[in-house]
Amino acid sequence: MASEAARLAQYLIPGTDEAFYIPDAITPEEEELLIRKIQESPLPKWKQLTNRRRVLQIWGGTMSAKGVLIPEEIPLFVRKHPDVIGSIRATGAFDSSPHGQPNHIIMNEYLPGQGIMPHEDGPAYHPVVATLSLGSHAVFHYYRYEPSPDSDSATTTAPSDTSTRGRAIDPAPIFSVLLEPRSLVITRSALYQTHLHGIDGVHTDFFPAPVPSTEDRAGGAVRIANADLLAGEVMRDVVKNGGRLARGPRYSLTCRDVARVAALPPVKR
Ligand SMILES: O=C(O)CCC(=O)C(=O)O
Ligand SMILES: [Fe+2]
Repeated sequence: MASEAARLAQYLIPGTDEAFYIPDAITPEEEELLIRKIQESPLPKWKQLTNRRRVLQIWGGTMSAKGVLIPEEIPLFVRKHPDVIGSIRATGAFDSSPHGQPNHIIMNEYLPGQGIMPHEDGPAYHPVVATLSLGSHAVFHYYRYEPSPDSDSATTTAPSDTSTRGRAIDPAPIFSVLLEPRSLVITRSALYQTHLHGIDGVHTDFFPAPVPSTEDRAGGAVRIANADLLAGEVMRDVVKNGGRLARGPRYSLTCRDVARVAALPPVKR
């Protein structure tokens, strides 16, 4: 059997050592089925974060205040057809995680114009995360903290209620990844533990022409680190030659392994 490293190596995002991009991880039919199942989920399954329109579902259980998972079954439609958990396990990325595969999924819904602020995911999870994108592309930015917490006023500061604890963040991403629908992005270790990630809340993503003009940069155009790993012709072209991509509704499945799982009480008969 090929080693974990060998299996994943072909998907390494150039310029990084712990980020991998796997295009077409599921088929368009599987994508359609997953989106339908998500949309059909009964209302009590949906949660809304305070002050945000973005809504989400949590599969696999809830986390206690101490970071222990109170487990619940992950819905069958992500375990059987398609077997998202199995596909992630097959990448080898979770080989050294406590359960060898994800046991917890956050499903986020983003309408065009919605994003997620730069954040860290916190210590309760084993430091590997796999995110499956459905329905639309998004541009995922990875950020680093400023070396000194009180340096330079040109930095952005995250709100103190996030895991960033108000530390200053370098506003220029260290790299950005275009997430195509049906793709998996996997990040591990230092990138996961000491960096932040986020998605801008925009309706359209802009990509610079090969030699980015000052105007491109001022307009928020970004360079994409996984350009050579993209599967879609339109996406490849826009990233290579410059252009724009309008966002549609996107569903993302952020899959992780929670190390500590509470034992369930025995079922009463
Ligand atoms: O939706 C995404 O792709 C990212 C979500 C995320 O970072 C999170 O839920 O922690
Ligand atoms: Fe996150």
